[in-house]
Amino acid sequence: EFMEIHEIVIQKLGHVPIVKGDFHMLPKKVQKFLAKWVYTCKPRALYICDGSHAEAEEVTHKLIERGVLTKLKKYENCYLCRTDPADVARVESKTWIATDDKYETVPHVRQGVRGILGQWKHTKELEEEVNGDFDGCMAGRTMYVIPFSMGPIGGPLSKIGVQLTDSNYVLLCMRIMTRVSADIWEVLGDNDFVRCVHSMGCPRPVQRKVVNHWPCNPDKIMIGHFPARREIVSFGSGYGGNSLLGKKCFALRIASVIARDEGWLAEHMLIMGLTNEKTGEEKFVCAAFPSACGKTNLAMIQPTIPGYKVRVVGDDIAWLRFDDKGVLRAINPENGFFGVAPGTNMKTNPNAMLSFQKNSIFTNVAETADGGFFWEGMEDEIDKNIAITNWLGQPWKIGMPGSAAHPNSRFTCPASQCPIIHPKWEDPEGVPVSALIFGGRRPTGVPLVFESYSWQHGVMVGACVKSESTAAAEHTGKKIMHDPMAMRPFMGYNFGKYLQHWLDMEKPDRKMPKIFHVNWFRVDEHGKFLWPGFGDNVRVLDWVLRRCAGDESIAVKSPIGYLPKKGSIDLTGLGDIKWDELFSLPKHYWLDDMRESKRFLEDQVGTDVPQVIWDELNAQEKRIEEQ
Ligand SMILES: C=CCn1c(=O)c2[nH]c(Cc3ccc(NC(C)=O)cc3)nc2n(CCCC)c1=O
Repeated sequence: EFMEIHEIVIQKLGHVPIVKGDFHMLPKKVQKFLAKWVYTCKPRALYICDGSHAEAEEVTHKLIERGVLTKLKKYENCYLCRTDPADVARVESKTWIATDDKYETVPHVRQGVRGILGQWKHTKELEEEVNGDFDGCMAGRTMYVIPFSMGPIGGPLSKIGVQLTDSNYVLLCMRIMTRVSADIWEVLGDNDFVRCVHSMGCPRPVQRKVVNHWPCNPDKIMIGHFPARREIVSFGSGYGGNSLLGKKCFALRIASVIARDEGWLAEHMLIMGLTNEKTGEEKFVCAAFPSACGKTNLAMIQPTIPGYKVRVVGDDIAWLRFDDKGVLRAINPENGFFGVAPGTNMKTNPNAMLSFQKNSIFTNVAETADGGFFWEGMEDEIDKNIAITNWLGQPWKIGMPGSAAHPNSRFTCPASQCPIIHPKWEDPEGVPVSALIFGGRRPTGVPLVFESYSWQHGVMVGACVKSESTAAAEHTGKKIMHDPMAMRPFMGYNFGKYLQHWLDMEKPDRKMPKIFHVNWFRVDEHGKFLWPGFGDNVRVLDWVLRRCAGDESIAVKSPIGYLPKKGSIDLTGLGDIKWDELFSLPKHYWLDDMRESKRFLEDQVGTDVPQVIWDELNAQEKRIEEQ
């Protein structure tokens, strides 16, 4: 009688030893998924993970033996990993979204303009590339099968994924960054799951010389998404953002498509709780920032004014959904922090430092002779004369040229270890959100904080987020780059339709959160920062929350939104704050800014820009002109 393809393959699987777990205990859909990819990738063995401590110990031991991990003996259960220097960051140019209809994925970009809001390939085209790449790619290697949950296992807002990978480094990081457990199989049952397939792209016998015991295939890196069938395929890179598929690929790109279809939001946002210790009242805010704005630092700040307690729910991704009472609730779908190490120290983020003193993995940081980690910004926290080995494995000392740690080096640590992790950080229902905050690194023209006049005005503010960054390509130093909604590298579908989805979230019976914009980075004419930032940012969050509580006396109207009334932000204890300079709105700066934003949207989103956004832009431009 006719046998299902996977039945045939399973029979053939007989020659593929299953070194751990029971294939036939897996849900049928998982068996089919597995059979197809075993058939394609041709691994030497199958290892069905259970996320247990024992499993981590076994895999860690193997990686130490193989020289992939080095134990950092100064801490408990911490390891250093050096990658191949050719495999150190996400590769946006090799990141693709495949749909049949191009404009489901990318907007109608102006003729001759290079689209920067996502890269599209036709489904068939990417499928052909994938089949070519993955054919036999795991020869001589073990395929790990990782069942994981984004969000607390079984939670109503959580989603399940299954990742196949030939990298046991990825397995170790996935069990920190997501919830990996054999319980997933029964929770999943016969439901759908996000299919994640990852390979380092180095079948044995290896063709390309392996550097640092880090197999990879830099020339053939491809990170592909098939949103319609909730599938992610990643080839050639072992590096975090490309290989821990639960993070950017699943929890942002694919999840934003699921959220579009199911009526919620998957955003590049931190989630933090602020408790007013006088009233005991706690409110939560979500904030979206481009890179280099200190998002993780803000998520875990130590308040500098008495009377506030800050606790973190998440530092990178938020899944937001209105509940049946019309309250917006957020969960952190992740289980750990995967933060930029350089710049993190006991001054800028003591709570992060205290999160990775054990059970953590450090990638491309430097190592001290006494078995500790080191990176730029930690100079005052180690013995100045200690011998250091840099991320390339070379001897290094403070003061020497070059960087000790790679600028994109990372700590990977369990969120549960953060001293100020919120007690409800794993509440399946999520936490109630009072305010959404966008921000960017804006050295000139943009005030410390402003509040949008309405939800749709706030969506326009989010769409116009820009931030100063060392322009990757040119070596002309810093440029102000667009990063709309701080989601530019993580869009799952047509940005214009995504803006429309945000606008559609507003409904009469819902308590819509207020939308704010902050800028910690304004400088004076000498280039000196006008705002102390860091823990003092709690003063701005305090103003935000008083606005959310309906305090009308602390805001004044301006062409770009409500500004704090002079003196309405608690500056106690701060030296001289040049308020007028910090909050000035140079007319010509803002006229240029608005025109530049309109031009950006015309070029990059074109006819897909919702009319309401044009209305908000034009109304704001008019307000600026008339002021
Ligand atoms: C919650 C903190 C957010 N935040 C900030 O608010 C912040 N502000 C600044 C600029 C700045 C730097 C130094 C001082 N002060 C002194 C004493 O050096 C003040 C402001 N840098 C900041 N950084 C670090 C750069 C981003 C990775 C930062 O993360």
